[in-house]
Amino acid sequence: METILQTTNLSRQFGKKMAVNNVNMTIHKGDIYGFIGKNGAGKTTFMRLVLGTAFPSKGEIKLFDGEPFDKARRKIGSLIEAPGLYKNCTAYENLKQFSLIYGGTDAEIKEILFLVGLADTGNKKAGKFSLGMRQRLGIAIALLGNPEFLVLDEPVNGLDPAGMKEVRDLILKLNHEKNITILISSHLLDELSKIVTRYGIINDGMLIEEVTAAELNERCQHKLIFTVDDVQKTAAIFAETIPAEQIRIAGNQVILSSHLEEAAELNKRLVQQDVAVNSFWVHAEGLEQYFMKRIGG
Ligand SMILES: Nc1ncnc2c1ncn2[C@@H]1O[C@H](COP(=O)(O)OP(=O)(O)OP(=O)(O)O)[C@@H](O)[C@H]1O
Repeated sequence: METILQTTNLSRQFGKKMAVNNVNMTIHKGDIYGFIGKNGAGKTTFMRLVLGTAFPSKGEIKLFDGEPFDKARRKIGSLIEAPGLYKNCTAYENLKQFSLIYGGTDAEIKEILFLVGLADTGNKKAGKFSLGMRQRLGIAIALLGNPEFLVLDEPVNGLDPAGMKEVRDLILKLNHEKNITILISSHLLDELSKIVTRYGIINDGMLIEEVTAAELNERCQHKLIFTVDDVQKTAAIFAETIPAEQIRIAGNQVILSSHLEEAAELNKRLVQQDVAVNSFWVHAEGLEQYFMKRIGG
């Protein structure tokens, strides 16, 4: 599998502060990589290192399976914080201006405008755009030069639900239709979870976990918890109909990771066999909860 980005012990220090601390991150072609962390965790600094607008104190960055940096960086588009737009210019005029720096023919500009859903904004000036439209114009600028890898820093920050959906749909389209690999940072985990294929969780400069969306969903699965007087007997009763790997004992609780819909029936069986059930309930750990637990928040 082609590796788009691989960092080894990537670090950036400001005074005594390790803003990015020995980060080993791997992004494969086709990933929508969600970079999650609280404010100040080091996301922007990390992205700047990757883009070459900040320099590492230590460590290595490998792009596109080790292509030389000058060539590799031309294949990256980015939107870091709010896009610097020409407020008195239309979407087309903005792209025309930025194409002088990043390249892009007139035909390409028109295609990009269509792609980001700004083709019919006509004479409307960017200063009059909604925040969502401005973000999409920012992404449009990042798309000049046909990048294979997009780095987006908090692109949905401050957007209303409709604006978030517009940006989300655009990101999915770029990934699915244009095969663009995406690194996207956010502190809005629930929002990210709608599009992300892999996550990297950063806390205090350190990448504390890389996990696929499927693994994370598995970990955040709902559980059925019974608090009983005899956990061994309860587990044995459950084992008659439930695979052993889905039954776990923790203290005075027996925890099931499946058969949640049979809660009442299972309770009845326990009571019939003289187990005292103090309580049973379904516990659902949300992505936000998982994230907060991992970063000790
Ligand atoms: N140029 C700088 N000089 C000194 N400290 C800096 C500089 N840039 C970032 N930092 C510090 O490094 C840490 C990481 O900041 P960074 O902006 O990368 O975090 P972040 O996760 O992107 O947060 P946010 O979501 O608030 O942008 C913070 O403590 C920040 O104060």
